[in-house]
Amino acid sequence: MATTSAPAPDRSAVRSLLRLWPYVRPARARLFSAAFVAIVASSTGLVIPLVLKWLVDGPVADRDPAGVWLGALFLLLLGFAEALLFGLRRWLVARPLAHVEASMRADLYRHLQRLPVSFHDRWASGQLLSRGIADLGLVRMFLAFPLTFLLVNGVTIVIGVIIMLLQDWTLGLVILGPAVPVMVTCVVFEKRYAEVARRAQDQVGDLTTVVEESVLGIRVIKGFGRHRSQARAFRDLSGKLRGTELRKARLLATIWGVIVTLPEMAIGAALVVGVVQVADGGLSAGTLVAFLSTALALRWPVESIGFLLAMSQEAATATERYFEVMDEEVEEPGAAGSPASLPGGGARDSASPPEDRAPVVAGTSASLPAGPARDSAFLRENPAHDSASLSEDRARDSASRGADAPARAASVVRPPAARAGLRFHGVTFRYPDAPADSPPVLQHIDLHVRPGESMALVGATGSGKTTLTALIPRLYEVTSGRITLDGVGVTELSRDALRAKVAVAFEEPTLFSAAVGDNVLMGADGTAGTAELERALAVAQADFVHALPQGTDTQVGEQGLSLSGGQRQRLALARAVVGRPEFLVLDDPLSALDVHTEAAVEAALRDVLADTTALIVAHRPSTVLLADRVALLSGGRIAAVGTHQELLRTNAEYAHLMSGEEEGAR
Ligand SMILES: Nc1ncnc2c1ncn2[C@@H]1O[C@H](COP(=O)(O)OP(=O)(O)OP(=O)(O)O)[C@@H](O)[C@H]1O
Repeated sequence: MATTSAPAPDRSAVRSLLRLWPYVRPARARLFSAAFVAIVASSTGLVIPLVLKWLVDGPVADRDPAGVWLGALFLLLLGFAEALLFGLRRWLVARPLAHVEASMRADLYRHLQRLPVSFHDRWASGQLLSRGIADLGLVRMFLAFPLTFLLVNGVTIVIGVIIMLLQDWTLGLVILGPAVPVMVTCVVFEKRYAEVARRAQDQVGDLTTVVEESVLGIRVIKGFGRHRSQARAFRDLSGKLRGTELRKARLLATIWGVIVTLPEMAIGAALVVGVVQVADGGLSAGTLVAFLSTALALRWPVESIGFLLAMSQEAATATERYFEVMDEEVEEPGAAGSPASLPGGGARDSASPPEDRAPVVAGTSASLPAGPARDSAFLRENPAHDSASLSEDRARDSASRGADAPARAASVVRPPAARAGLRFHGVTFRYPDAPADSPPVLQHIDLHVRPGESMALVGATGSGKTTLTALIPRLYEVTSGRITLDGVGVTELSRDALRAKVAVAFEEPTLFSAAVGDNVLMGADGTAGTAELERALAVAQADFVHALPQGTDTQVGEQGLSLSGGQRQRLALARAVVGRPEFLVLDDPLSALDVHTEAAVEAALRDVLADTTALIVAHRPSTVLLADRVALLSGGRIAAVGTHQELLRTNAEYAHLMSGEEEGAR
């Protein structure tokens, strides 16, 4: 997880900020115009002391009321022009900067969708959220204020100092006296502030993670009465963040103190020296007024440097944090093989970019050539299971369990020889973040699921079943070996083609904040409609959807929390089968269902499975019996393959696993 301990790369703030250029480029014309307008506005302010000098030495000294009125009018116009120009600057930058922030956020989101699952395993979601929201807000603020005003104030200070030196160079030198100590303080401050700003922003990420976990896990927290410990964890982290923010405030106070005090002392000294010079007759009163007015006009540009530097530093850290994610390598798209060129591959939605697709974990699926065999398989589905047909199903199931599985396998219409099914060739896998000396989760897996065959994958908890299924849609890359679909390596297929061929349903079903129907149709191409939706809902026995307030248009809440676990599982299953996938990977998809619903789903699934090559992770004999054969995963290897009955007879571990389940081992 990326947490507060994330190492900050040793990069200067300027170099970090320069990385924003590609995003700022389109807005450069407006930004430069805005900076120019601000410099003109600021310089207009510097003309005011010169008008004052003319007023004091001219009309005021000559007691000329008309001249005084003219001077006052001049001053008013200058003030008005200055305000107008600053307003224009704001108008110039507001829209393009909002666009910069939006496009950076869109890029981040797109990138996150394309990053491999192993990245998401490593990174806390709160860290990603804080980078996408708080950090990008800081970047926008930097582009709106410090970027322009560091330049504008710098130019204003230079022009002001030149004006003061031209008025009276000795007084000018007095004013310039604190410049060196102020600059040294700024350099020291920048370094220290960078460290603290980074720490604070990382801590915001950690805090976001805790809040997010608390909201998502509210049932567990309440169920186990963990609200106190959770509140303590939150308090500790927010206490840490508060400490860091206070340290930032102390640093800011120090630099602010130096930046304000030294120039003020210099102005005081210049006032004393100036008054003495006026008394000696070496300087006109108007020049002294103009000089002091210029010095006072420069107070804000000088004083603001402290917080402008602080904001810039925070923006540099935010940019660093943003690019830490953006620099992570995305999944390569796979071979360029077009979906259409693949055996049986659907050309689903191939024009749209992969990131616009449903996330693969949602169970994407395929548009298969709608051949007559496939259609008839789906037409055989019985969408309405009343209680009578349910008991019939169950009676048929119990009769068919075990003994007639091979017969059922034989009755499956064998697909053409060109299809070679799903094959693991000597596959070894170790999680990317696993310690180097730990044994691989999977070792030398050789497994063949024949075309049209359903194979159950059975193994003890933690034996690697989920891991093995995740390798097929390339959620993780195999460490060595090869996986082929109909003879074509999964790495040789483009990701689009792969995801068009394989549909996945996981044990923990994720639903998105959308209508129920949309959640299911995510698994199909854009052309799937009500008929496909109804068929998939029937297969998954998800008819409860029609009883929801708005039927398939009912919105399900965040992660589908308003539905029961079994209902969510059935929707995830419907999503997996809605696109009539060629290869179906089901990770214990019926675990949350009651026996009646499970039996009904199994009966309906059989029709789908008869025509699909499927790998089904199973813990219960009832799920195993959906399959033609069973593979036993043990110690990271395939220990045995056979029918349920064969393995029950010949493999003690398998017999133990199956009997243990009935005792509710899971
Ligand atoms: N993202 C990950 N990073 C590192 N190790 C992991 C990761 N996910 C799982 N593991 C480890 O891999 C092993 C296999 O896990 P996996 O989830 O595949 O088992 P499983 O057989 O599906 O278990 P279950 O039946 O409980 O679902 C476990 O030891 C687990 O700790």
